Amino acid sequence: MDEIGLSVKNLSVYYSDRPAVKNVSLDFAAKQVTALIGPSGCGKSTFLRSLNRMNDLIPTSKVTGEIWIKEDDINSPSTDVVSLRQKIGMVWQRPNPFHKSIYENIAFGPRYHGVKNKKQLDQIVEESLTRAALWDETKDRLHHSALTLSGGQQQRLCIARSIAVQPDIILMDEPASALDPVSTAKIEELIGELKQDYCIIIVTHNMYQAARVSQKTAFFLLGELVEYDATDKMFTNPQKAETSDYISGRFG
Ligand SMILES: Nc1ncnc2c1ncn2[C@@H]1O[C@H](COP(=O)(O)OP(=O)(O)OP(=O)(O)O)[C@@H](O)[C@H]1O
Repeated sequence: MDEIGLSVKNLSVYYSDRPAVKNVSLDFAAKQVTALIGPSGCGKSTFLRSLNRMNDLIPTSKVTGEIWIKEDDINSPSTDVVSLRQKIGMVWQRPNPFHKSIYENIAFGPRYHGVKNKKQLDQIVEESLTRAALWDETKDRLHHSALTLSGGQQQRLCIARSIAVQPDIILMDEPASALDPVSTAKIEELIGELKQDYCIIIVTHNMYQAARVSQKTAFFLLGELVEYDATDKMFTNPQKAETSDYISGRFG
């Protein structure tokens, strides 16, 4: 059995008592990429957001069940949400850099978490940008606004920003859907590199992308987890008719 990065038990999420995620249990492997797929409205983003308590920000939403990261239950009232989001980073569909310099986008998180030493911050900035395959493109313009970067570069900056605080897990909600094919290929390549160190959970509408980047795939339908398996098995020999229909493009 692979090492577990995150364990979800009987998770349900409601909006004003209407269930959007229904009693989902699954273990995410550490150092692997898991793709969450399914038709629009099946609850993928809701499920993903609940993994680092982003759903707390939606007043009508209610979450039940357990999400374990090592010995900690994320949904426990005693969980410190700020340090939780340090352990579980998030990359959104549209790049959302801070309106600050490239350097400050990366340094912000570590500084917030207590790193004050300039040399140490410089090192974190360089390492994070290098890991996100962005150092060469930015090393001569670190103090320029992050908004001067292209969309694809901004998305890699957002990935670098999440890496800078040393997370265990990175959640990605369709991270390449707003990008051109070249930038998408760079993001996919980067995901392939990052999985050596992180548990990555990615929502994608793109079946080819799921097949290219992930080792495991979870298929959701109407808020339920229909099938969860190794990606190559899921795409060549799915066990459920609904999965087969979705993957072959018969609906969704
Ligand atoms: N903030 C919200 N308030 C109320 N209902 C919501 C909210 N966000 C999502 N929903 C509902 O929850 C269900 C699941 O939505 P969710 O966005 O999680 O699905 P999804 O599979 O990610 O869809 P998509 O692929 O289109 O992004 C849908 O019926 C949606 O209308």
